[in-house]
Amino acid sequence: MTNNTKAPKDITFFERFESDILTGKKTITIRDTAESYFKVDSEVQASTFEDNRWFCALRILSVTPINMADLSDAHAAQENMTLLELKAVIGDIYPGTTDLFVIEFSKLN
Ligand SMILES: CC(=O)Nc1cc[nH]c(=O)n1
Repeated sequence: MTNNTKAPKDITFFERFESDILTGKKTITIRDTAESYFKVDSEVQASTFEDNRWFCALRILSVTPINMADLSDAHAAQENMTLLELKAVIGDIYPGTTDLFVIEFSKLN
C-alpha cells in the first residue's frame, strides 16, 4: 500500500535564525505552500539549512494561511524583526509568492 501523505519530522532554518529560536525570541516561521504540511501538535527536529546541523526540537502549535499583505507588526514581533524587515526577508526567500503560512512553534529542549 502506498501512503502519499507527507508527514515530515524535520524543518530547516537559516543559521542566522538559530539563536533567536534557542532563546525564544522567534516563535513563528513563515513558509510557502510547499512547506505548509506540518501537523499541529507534532514534534519536529530543527536543523540548519546550510549544513543540516540539528539544534533543537520544536512542537508545532498552529499552521495558519496568510497573504503577504496581511503580515502584521504582531507577526514581525514573533519573528524578532520589524515588519519592514520581515517582508524583505520573506520576499527574498519566496520571491513573487503571496500565499504563505504562519507556523507557530514552541521549543522543546
Ligand atoms: C531554510 C528556510 O527556508 N528557512 C526559513 C524560511 C522562512 N522563515 C524561516 O524562519 N526560515
